[in-house]
Amino acid sequence: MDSDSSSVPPLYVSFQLPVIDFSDQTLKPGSSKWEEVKTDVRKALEDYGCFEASFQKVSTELKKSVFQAVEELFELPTETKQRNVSSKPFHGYLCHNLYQSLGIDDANVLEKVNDFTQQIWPDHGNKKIRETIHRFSEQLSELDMMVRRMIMESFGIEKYIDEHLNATNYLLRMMNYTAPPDDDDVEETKIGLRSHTDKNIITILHQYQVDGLEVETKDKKWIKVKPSQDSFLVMVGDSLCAFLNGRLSSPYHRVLMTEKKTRYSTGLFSVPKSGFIIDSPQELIDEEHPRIFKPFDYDDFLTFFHSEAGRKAQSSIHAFCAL
Ligand SMILES: O=C(O)CCC(=O)C(=O)O
Ligand SMILES: [Fe+2]
Repeated sequence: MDSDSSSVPPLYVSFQLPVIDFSDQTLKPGSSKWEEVKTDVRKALEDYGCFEASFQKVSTELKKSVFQAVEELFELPTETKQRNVSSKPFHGYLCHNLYQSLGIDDANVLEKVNDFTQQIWPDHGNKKIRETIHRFSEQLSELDMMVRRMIMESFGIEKYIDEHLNATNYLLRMMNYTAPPDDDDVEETKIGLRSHTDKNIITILHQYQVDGLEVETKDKKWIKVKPSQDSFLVMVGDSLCAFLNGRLSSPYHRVLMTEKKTRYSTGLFSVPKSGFIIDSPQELIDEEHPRIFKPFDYDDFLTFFHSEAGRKAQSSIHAFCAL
């Protein structure tokens, strides 16, 4: 990690997050490759709460088609995008300052993606975009499942894996960030998305061509994430942190629009199903690691997060359910 020798502490460090390859054909639970990758995942998440994943299963062509679809969607009139509504708060179309996003609940389920494309294009439903988004979400959800399986195995809590994998949905968010005003060099006007931690289990981000994502390290330095075109950023969310009794932390991250170009990104979020109680297993609680969080329902956590008290809290997961 580089450090600046001048008296003013550097705002950024020049650094590359760990890159972990998930493309090996022999990467199956129990194989030696699996054990090797699992060790790297655990280490990277302990150090940074995130890592870069190379995952060839999602082909370059598919990623290209996804971003063509994303571009096409954001070119639609605002009234059309506003038809993207969800029964869950903040899961539909959102728009503030430079940021806009569209959301699809259960994006790995074809009928659900169909509901979305029907909302947007009621007369034809756009088969091509529906299939592209569905295939992408379905393939990427495999990466989420592998990572979660590895994390739980590495903490010796494999008996909860199936229950956990069955208790989550996949939300796909497609994001568009408008280029900041030309003549302005004030950082505030370049903020695409303010510093936050994700509330869900695991997030898998992909930025297409235009950078901007930044992650904060434990010693409060910002890293500019510059993944290759082929890789994804895998990140711990607050719900996973709480489930693991704080053994892994969810990193703060933000989007800063330093390039004068429209930025597109996608995020696949594993989200606990309504009614599923997130509760740290006994195996992770002992004298050295007393219980930190009360068991909670994710929907209640989200409601709190969107309340005034939740928005004001330095860490909403701690404010909501720390003991
Ligand atoms: O656009 C990005 O790269 C980041 C998006 C993000 O952090 C979020 O949606 O929670
Ligand atoms: Fe985020």
